[in-house]
Amino acid sequence: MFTPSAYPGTPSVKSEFVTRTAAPVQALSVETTPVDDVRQLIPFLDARHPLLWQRRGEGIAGLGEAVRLEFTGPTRVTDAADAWRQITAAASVVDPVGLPGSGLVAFGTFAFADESEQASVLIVPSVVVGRRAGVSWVTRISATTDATATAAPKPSAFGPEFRLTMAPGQLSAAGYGKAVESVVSRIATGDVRKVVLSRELHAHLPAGADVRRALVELALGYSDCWTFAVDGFVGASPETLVRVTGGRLSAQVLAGTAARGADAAADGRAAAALLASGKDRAEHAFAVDSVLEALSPHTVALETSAPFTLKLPNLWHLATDVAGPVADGSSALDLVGALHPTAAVAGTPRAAALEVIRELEPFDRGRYAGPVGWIGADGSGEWAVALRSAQIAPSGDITAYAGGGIVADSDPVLEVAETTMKFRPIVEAFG
Ligand SMILES: C=C(O[C@H]1C=CC=C(C(=O)O)[C@@H]1O)C(=O)O
Repeated sequence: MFTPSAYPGTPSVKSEFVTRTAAPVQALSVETTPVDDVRQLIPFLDARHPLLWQRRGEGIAGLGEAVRLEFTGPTRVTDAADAWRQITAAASVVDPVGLPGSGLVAFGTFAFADESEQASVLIVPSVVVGRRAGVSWVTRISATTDATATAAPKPSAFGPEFRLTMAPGQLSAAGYGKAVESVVSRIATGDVRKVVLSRELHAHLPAGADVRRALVELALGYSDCWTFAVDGFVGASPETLVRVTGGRLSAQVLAGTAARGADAAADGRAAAALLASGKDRAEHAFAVDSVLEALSPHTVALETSAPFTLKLPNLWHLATDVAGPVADGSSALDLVGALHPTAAVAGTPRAAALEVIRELEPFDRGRYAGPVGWIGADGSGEWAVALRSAQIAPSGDITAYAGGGIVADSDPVLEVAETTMKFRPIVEAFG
C-alpha cells in the first residue's frame, strides 16, 4: 500500500489508501449536460470493463477511469468515505440536471471481509451516461479545467454470444450441506444464533468476450434488482443496503427465502407459508435488528414496515422497508460503513458468526455480500448488498457466489436447494 500525492493540497486521510489516476489530479472538473433520451445504458459501456448501476431501465453507465482509489482492511469503507469528502471538496461541478447520479459520482465495490485479499475500490469514470425520471444526461469528468474536452460517448454493437457452464467450487453442494449441519449444531450449543454461509461456482470467460451480454440478461431478467458492474464484479442484487437522497435514507432488508410455486395457486401458498414460517421470520428478524441498530444513531423517527413477501423471478424473499431522515449529515458511504456486514450476510452475534464463516468457508468471499453502488458529490448514493453476483478476474476466471442464513431449525437439504435458486441469475446470464 502507498499514499501517492495525487491531491497534494488536501488534508491527509486517517489511514493509507492507494490512488491510481489516468492523469495527475489536482482537482476534478465536472460538467453534466442534459441529452436526448438515451433509452438503453448498456450499449454505451466498455465491453471488457463495464461500469454500471441500473434498475428498471434507469441508472448510470460509466466509461474510463478519471480516478481510481483502492482500499483494504478493516477501515476500507470509512477510509473511502473520508477520501470521497476530499475529492468532492476539491472538485468544481456544473450540474444543471440535479438528479440522483448526475454531477460528480464514483462507483464502488467493497470486499466482504476485513482480511480479504480482494481490493475495495472507488472509481470516478471519465464519462457518465445517466437516465432517471425521463431525463437523460452525460457527465464529463476530467483533471483539466475543461471537462467538455472528453469525446462524446457512443453506443456500440455487442460482440458474439457465448455460453459458459459453471462448475462446483471449493465447497461442493454436498460439502455445503455438511457445513450447514455443522452450523446448526454450533447454534444448538449456544455460542451463535444465525450464520450466513455461502458456496461458490467457477467458470472461465473466453478472451475478448463482451461482458455486456451478461449484463443485458441480468437487467432484463431481474429488472427490479440492482444490476451492477464495477471492476469486474457483476450481478443483479435485490437487496438495498442503503439509499440516501434529499436528506433521507432508506433500506430494504431481505432475509428468508422460498421457492416460487409451479402455478399461481401454489405460488400464493408458497408466499403465505414463507410469511407464516417461524424459522424464516426469526432469520429475517436478526437481519432487521442489525440494520435498525446500525442506522439508529444516524437518524430520528426511523419508520419500519411489517415484514412482507417480495416476489423475484427465481424466488420469494421476506422483506422489510426502513426509512427516515438523515440526522447527522452522514453520507451514503458513512452509512454503508455503519451497516456492513448486516445479519443478512454475516449473522448474529456478528463477531461469532464471522468467526464461523472464516472457519467453514474455504474461500475468500471477495466482494460477494459486500457493499456495491455509487456515491455522489453531496453524499447521496445508492448501495446494494452484493448478492447474486460474480467476480470476473483479469485472467477471465469467474467466481459466482450464493449463500443463505442458517438458524436453529435450518434443514441442510433445503439450504443447498436455496443456494441453487440464488445462483440462477448468474448461471443463466453467463450460460
Ligand atoms: C446470502 C444471500 O442472501 C441473503 C439475502 C436474502 C435472503 C437470504 C436468506 O434467505 O438466507 C440471505 O440472508 C445470497 O443471496 O447469497
